[in-house]
Amino acid sequence: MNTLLKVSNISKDYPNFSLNDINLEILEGDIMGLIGENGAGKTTLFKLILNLTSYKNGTIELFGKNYKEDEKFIKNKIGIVLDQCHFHELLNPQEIGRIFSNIYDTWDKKSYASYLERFNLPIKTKVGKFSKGMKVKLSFAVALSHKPKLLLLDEATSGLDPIMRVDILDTLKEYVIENNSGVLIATHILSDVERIANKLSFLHKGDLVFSEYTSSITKNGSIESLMEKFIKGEVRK
Ligand SMILES: Nc1ncnc2c1ncn2[C@@H]1O[C@H](COP(=O)(O)OP(=O)(O)OP(=O)(O)O)[C@@H](O)[C@H]1O
Repeated sequence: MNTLLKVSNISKDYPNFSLNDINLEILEGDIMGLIGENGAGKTTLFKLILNLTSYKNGTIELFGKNYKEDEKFIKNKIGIVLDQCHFHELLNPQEIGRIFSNIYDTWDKKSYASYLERFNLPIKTKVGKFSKGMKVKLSFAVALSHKPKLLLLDEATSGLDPIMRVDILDTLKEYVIENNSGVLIATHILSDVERIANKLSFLHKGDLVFSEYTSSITKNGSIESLMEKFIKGEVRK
């Protein structure tokens, strides 16, 4: 199994917050849940992985390369879904598909059409008329249709009803199996992690208190109870 993402000893300082010595690894086939309280540093970690902010020390490698070596190669292989929809409100899914087919060499027109159908998204309705859930589904349809090797999802399913969430999570799981890809999903919804993740990373006040296979965590109780123990200081990393 190839390594898709390797974060080694990364630290980042903001004036009132530090991310300290982060190490994590995502292999082909891995779905890693990233959990942590508000302000724990999840989005900061995503920004580092996406090369959107600088860091103090350490290294970040995606698909065996770093951004200095080949940023275009890396970005082509990443799919991103954030908690907000960034498509122009006046565009419809058909027009958005056309735009992305010009951006990504790997754009798969058939996959895009089938995701739009699966998610019941009308191809000629402007995004401005979509509900929040429809916008999230469209973001997933776009992110998956350029066949990324690694998907980065920051609070992407928050605000969705349970049925829509399950539909999207199951789509993701299928995608990972079919494409031998990987996912990093930051979320506050533990049941999402339990449903699809095989690895779990827990950030607490800028420290990565654990990053392990869920099977080794759930052996000793639920994820929630383990988090509580870390927060109370009953368990140390
Ligand atoms: N550009 C910035 N300048 C200064 N401080 C920042 C900046 N961006 C984030 N921070 C700080 O870094 C800390 C971590 O923020 P971050 O957004 O990474 O947390 P998070 O885990 O994603 O939180 P949430 O679950 O609420 O989205 C916060 O204290 C925040 O104020």
